[in-house]
Amino acid sequence: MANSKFEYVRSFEQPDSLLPNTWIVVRIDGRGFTKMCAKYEFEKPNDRRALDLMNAAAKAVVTDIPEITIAYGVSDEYSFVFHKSSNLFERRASKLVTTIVSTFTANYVYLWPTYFPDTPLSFPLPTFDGRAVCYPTVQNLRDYMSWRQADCHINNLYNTAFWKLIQLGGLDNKEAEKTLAGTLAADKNEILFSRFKINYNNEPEIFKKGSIVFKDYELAEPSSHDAAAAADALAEPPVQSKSQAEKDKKRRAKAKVVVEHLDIIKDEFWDRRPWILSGKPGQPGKASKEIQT
Ligand SMILES: Nc1nc2c(ncn2[C@@H]2O[C@H](COP(=O)(O)OP(=O)(O)OP(=O)(O)O)[C@@H](O)[C@H]2O)c(=O)[nH]1
Ligand SMILES: [Mg+2]
Ligand SMILES: [Mg+2]
Repeated sequence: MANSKFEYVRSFEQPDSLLPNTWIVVRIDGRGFTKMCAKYEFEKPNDRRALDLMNAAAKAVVTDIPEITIAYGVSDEYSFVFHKSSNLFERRASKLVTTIVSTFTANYVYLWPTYFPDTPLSFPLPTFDGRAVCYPTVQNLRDYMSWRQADCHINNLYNTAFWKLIQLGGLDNKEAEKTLAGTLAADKNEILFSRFKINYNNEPEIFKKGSIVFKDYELAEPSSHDAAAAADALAEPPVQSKSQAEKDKKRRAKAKVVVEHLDIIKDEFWDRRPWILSGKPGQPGKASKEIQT
């Protein structure tokens, strides 16, 4: 077909492919959720229904887009990680971000009545923004994930203490803020325990650790950091035979997508689930020690 005289406008489009061979993290975040949470009277500081809804929407995204290897959520945000070998949408940032944001938002709105049966949605509707960032090494990626989980812990300890001072201690916002000003984690633990007999360690894991969504294959034994495993993982992956690739694809399609509330800062989570970083489904017992690269 002959080009029309308008066709030249295509040349205005900018390429936005993300750097190859890097871990892509797409983080989405609720827009104006401080107001949204107030409007729908979310419980403070954590509304279990709201978190479960975020997790259900994230699970739908991970199920729908098999290239996502793991996702982590806290508060009104979720980070979705694409394996560094992923070539989805030729790694175009705008396609990746908008697909995640719209798939997540559509599921969030669709699933809302399941989690808030007595609170119909009305305007303004929940919306999310998104961004994509590339991390070149596994260490950078794990540091990113650790950063989000550490943030979850710091915020949750503060918010738990803050709201208990108000809800149980009868303080107003200013007084609670003043009480917590300059306190360290140990002080906040102590305030919770001495004033309200609350042991922070017994708070629900979902509040303390956030939520991790990933594909579950059989669990590997907590594994060796031995040199052989490390060298094995450091080596370039061998070119896969067609039948192996087919098998992997089938395994991936069959795997259960799960939501857990575990520590992702320590090695154990990663060592026990080597497929998350290796991208190869079902390699029980092989440690994913590519970490220093
Ligand atoms: N009450 C309540 N509030 C929540 C809950 N989860 C998230 N939020 C609120 O959501 C907000 C998330 O923070 P931000 O993403 O930084 O702020 P935002 O208002 O969404 O603003 P933008 O992201 O910049 O659009 C915080 O104010 C939280 O208090 C919850 O379970 N209960
Ligand atoms: Mg927000
Ligand atoms: Mg946020």
